[in-house]
Amino acid sequence: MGLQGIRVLSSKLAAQLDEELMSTGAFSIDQLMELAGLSVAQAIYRQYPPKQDGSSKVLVLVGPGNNGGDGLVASRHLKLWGYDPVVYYPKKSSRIDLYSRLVTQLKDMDIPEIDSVEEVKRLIKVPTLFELIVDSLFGFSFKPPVRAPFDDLLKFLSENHGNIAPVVSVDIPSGWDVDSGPLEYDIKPSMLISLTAPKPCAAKFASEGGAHYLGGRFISPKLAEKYNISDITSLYKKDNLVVKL
Ligand SMILES: NC(=O)C1=CN([C@@H]2O[C@H](COP(=O)(O)OP(=O)(O)OC[C@H]3O[C@@H](n4cnc5c(N)ncnc54)[C@H](O)[C@@H]3O)[C@@H](O)[C@H]2O)[C@H](O)CC1
Ligand SMILES: [K+]
Repeated sequence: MGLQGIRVLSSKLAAQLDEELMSTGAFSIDQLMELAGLSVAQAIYRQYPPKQDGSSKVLVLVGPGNNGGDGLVASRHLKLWGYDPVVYYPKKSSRIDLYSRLVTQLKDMDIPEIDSVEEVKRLIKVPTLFELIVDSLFGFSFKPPVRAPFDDLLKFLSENHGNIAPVVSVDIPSGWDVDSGPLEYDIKPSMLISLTAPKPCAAKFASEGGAHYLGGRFISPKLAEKYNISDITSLYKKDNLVVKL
């Protein structure tokens, strides 16, 4: 399997490209995050369509940075498309304005929040309660080792793999090194949605045969050329919001 020749973006270049999109590219973070989160929801809809009776419960694990923001945006779209999302967001970001608006939007849609990691773990263990677990804990700025309160949760997910709902990772399987792959905790996601371009660790995921999608497709051909990922912009034309790799 592998990535079939698709170019990847290292953690360093991914952060640089993100900065460039918002400076010379003139995008706002809200715009990028909305497109990223929308594509995450779209990929989930393709891979795991909701039951028609609205009973598809999805647990969304939200981290402290923009990867978490993608999860908040995706939750809103999933709810509109017939899922029943529940959010765990233990460390609210200091980027108060954007994140407090996203949280208000979720409250307005009656999307509940779970308060404690103990409750999250108890609910994850209830057989067939959740259909999916969305991992939007860490993205390309993760620097190991994992710190509290996320260490406990990632350890739990790793140890219970196989007995819990499938995990869908946003951009990076949380706990993995962005460039080299699994470290102390391996949450073994069933699905990965790479944003903008796959990061080097995605090759390890793809080699194990999970469902791999590319979303968050917002870079111009010029920028793609500059970052040596022009093959990605030709992939954009294969499908609209997300493409299965
Ligand atoms: N251009 C794009 O592709 C876009 C992608 N988006 C998403 O944003 C993330 C990257 O977001 P960023 O805020 O830079 O970082 P993270 O979410 O990865 O996490 C930073 C956050 O986590 C804390 N942290 C880091 N390491 C640890 C650790 N070992 N233990 C505990 N906490 C840790 C850190 O302090 C920060 O608070 C990208 O992957 C995409 O998902 C954008 O939405 C749109 C543009
Ligand atoms: K993640």
